[in-house]
Amino acid sequence: MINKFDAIVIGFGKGGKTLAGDLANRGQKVALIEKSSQMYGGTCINQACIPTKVLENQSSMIRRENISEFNEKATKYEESIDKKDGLITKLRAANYNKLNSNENITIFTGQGSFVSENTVEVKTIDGETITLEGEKIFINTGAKPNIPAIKGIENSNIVYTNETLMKLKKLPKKLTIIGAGYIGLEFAGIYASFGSEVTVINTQSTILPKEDNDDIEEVVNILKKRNVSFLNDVSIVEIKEENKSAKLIYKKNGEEEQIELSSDIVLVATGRKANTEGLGLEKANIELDNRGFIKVNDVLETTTKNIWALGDVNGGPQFTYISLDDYRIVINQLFKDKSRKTTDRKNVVNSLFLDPAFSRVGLNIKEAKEKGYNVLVAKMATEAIPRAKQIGKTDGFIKIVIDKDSEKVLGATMICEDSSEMIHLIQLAVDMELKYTYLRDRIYAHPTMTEALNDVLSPAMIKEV
Ligand SMILES: Cc1cc2nc3c(=O)[nH]c(=O)nc-3n(C[C@H](O)[C@H](O)[C@H](O)COP(=O)(O)OP(=O)(O)OC[C@H]3O[C@@H](n4cnc5c(N)ncnc54)[C@H](O)[C@@H]3O)c2cc1C
Ligand SMILES: NC(=O)c1ccc[n+]([C@@H]2O[C@H](COP(=O)([O-])OP(=O)(O)OC[C@H]3O[C@@H](n4cnc5c(N)ncnc54)[C@H](O)[C@@H]3O)[C@@H](O)[C@H]2O)c1
Repeated sequence: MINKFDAIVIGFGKGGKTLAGDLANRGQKVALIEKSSQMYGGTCINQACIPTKVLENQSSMIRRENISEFNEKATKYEESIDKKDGLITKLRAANYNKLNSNENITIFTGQGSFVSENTVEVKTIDGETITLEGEKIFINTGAKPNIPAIKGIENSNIVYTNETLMKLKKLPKKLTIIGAGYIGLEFAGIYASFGSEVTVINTQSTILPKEDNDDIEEVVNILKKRNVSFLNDVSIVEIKEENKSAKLIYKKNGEEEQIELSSDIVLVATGRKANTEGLGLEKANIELDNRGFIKVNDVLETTTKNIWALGDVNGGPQFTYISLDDYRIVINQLFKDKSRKTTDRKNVVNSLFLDPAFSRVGLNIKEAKEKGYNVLVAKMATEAIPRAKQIGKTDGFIKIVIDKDSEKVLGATMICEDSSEMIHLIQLAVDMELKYTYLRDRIYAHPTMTEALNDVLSPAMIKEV
């Protein structure tokens, strides 16, 4: 029997679940397919944003306790993993129940794959095969860790990804992290704060190569204070398991000498690739781009009519809020004025959740100069902010980039407590093309981190660069 639906959503990610709920509330019959009962709610809830931020918060509290015994830290780590698991179990159930209670939604738990341009087969976890027909099909299958071709990396007991590491209840004494991007740096901060000795292996000459030098230095300093070591400009030769621990063999700066680094385990954090395996895209004539992501146009249509791709799988920026915005674009195109496109996204905020977070919006100094602006920079150390002193979190700085000629705010970097919240105020200013004096002259509550905008934007703090 073929089950007919107005819409089929493959993948229970941010964009897909929000779209499924919205379509159902508009009276459409929706099939939502999720391959794992452990993944209702998607990657963000189960394996990514939420669990890492629970651990970031826990580890920061534990670091401040200045515990000297490793065993005590290891116990606290194990408790934190339990706490994280408790929360995501609740969120997963809440996500499932919310959509399952909608009479217009049927959730199928199993692997979805295309049979044709309008038909999808689900191999359920109970071993059944169910065939679904949909007028419209939305792919929201996310991404998975990209494992580089390094000798010894596959099928190893000592090599972990973000997914498997957060299941490990035993705190590693020594952790080697390959990759110095978002995952590598966030995990370095988390595990160093819990008490692991962390080394970040970076094949590039610096971490965060697109950022200004002072931003990079500050992030490195914050992590170095937690005894994180950085090995930049290395090429990895091999990973070996010896006596149940890891040995990473690398070369420095193209030199011939091979150096060995020992640790308990290795985390691989080298980007994420599209989750398209087993989707049968070829049966629906859906093409991939040259990076292996599903090819979409600026309104997220794939190369096949009536099939869309949302979230990480379409090769856009890999953030939960981008997947949510993909949902907005699809709804706008289907039911509203068709004005929304991926190309109209303005100044998207990013926050790297260290303690404190490193948050960015708009242009940094490097980018503003490359675009030909005469650049003014307003910069102030976090330790000068009363709120920061009061809570004892004084690392970092606030830096606002201004166009000298128009006095408009071009962007900001904030490395301080609450920066992941404050950055949205700057986002608004950049989006609205406000002059910096507008932010400077507002009345802000005291004592808050935001009130620093009164001071950082005062004449004494602004310099031409
Ligand atoms: C460690 C880590 C930390 C992160 N932290 C942040 C953060 O703090 N903030 C942020 O904004 N972003 C963060 N991200 C990125 C964010 O998690 C992703 O961008 C986001 O989850 C992508 O969501 P999505 O909508 O593309 O789909 P996903 O949430 O990835 O959902 C895809 C779903 O599809 C299912 N699926 C796959 N194939 C099939 C199939 N064939 N049939 C049925 N189901 C299938 C999967 O099981 C999964 O549940 C982080 C990522 C990682 C890895
Ligand atoms: N706070 C957040 O919003 C947050 C947190 C974590 C992850 N994320 C998202 O998840 C995505 C994936 O994170 P990520 O850290 O895996 O990717 P990334 O692209 O941020 O960083 C990848 C790192 O791996 C290195 N690398 C790539 N290929 C390599 C190879 N073959 N050998 C050695 N090193 C290699 C790169 O030089 C880089 O340092 C991020 O881009 C981001 O969009 C977001």
